Amino acid sequence: MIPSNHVVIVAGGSGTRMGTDTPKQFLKINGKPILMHTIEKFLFISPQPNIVLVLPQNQIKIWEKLCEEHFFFHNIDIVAGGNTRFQSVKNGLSKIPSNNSLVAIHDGVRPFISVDVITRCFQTAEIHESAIPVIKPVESVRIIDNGSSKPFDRNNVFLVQTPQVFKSKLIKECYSKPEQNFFTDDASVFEYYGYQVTTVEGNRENIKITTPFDLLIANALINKKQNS
Ligand SMILES: Nc1ccn([C@@H]2O[C@H](COP(=O)(O)OP(=O)(O)OP(=O)(O)O)[C@@H](O)[C@H]2O)c(=O)n1
Ligand SMILES: C[C@](O)(CO)[C@H](O)COP(=O)(O)O
Repeated sequence: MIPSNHVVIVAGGSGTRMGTDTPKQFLKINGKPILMHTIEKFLFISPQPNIVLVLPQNQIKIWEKLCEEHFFFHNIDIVAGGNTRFQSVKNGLSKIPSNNSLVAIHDGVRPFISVDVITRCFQTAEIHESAIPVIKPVESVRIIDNGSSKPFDRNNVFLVQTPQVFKSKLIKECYSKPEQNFFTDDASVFEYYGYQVTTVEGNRENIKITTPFDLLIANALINKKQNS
């Protein structure tokens, strides 16, 4: 029997850069919390993955109230987050079996992930053991070298998104090892502990809502979708 796949949606952060009292994952776009828009994308994936949601411990009751208000009733396993994204992912992965299944790890604040990209990530990871979505920068790139900046060939640069999909037994093994302060995403953990990362094409609208400016973009994107 083929084991069912999983998604860990991390929404355990505090949104310092957004600077709002309400955690940014609960801010509304089009009248509904960002996090609900994100989760809904995974309800369209076939076969539907099991969903694990990571929230700050002190926000779990608030989320449950929001679910009642928005009649958002789905079979979702909720886990408390940690002080860093690494710790939150690790807590989420504790709910996933260590086997041949796939697990997608996705930021709760990326509601514009496309269903096509999620599917592509799962299909590629089935073959290559991992898949992460990336996009090419649309601007020129410079790097700092010895205190001064130098142009850098943008064809050699990708911007990395989520969901990042892995064989569950491999990523769980990596997350059982020590956290390093240079880990920025799950691919960096996977690679540091000896595995190869495969890239697939992401979608440009898949922004990570991080600052008030991103919220403006998110509102524009959702209105565009409604009018098209
Ligand atoms: N301890 C943490 C930190 C981050 N995240 C999640 O990881 C994703 C990407 O993180 P980021 O955008 O940095 O979110 P915050 O940590 O909330 O924001 P900031 O860094 O501005 O405080 C978000 O969905 C966030 O909720 C998490 O689950 N647990
Ligand atoms: C995981 C991530 O979204 C991939 O682009 C990104 O690395 C998260 O960065 P943050 O500084 O924790 O928001």
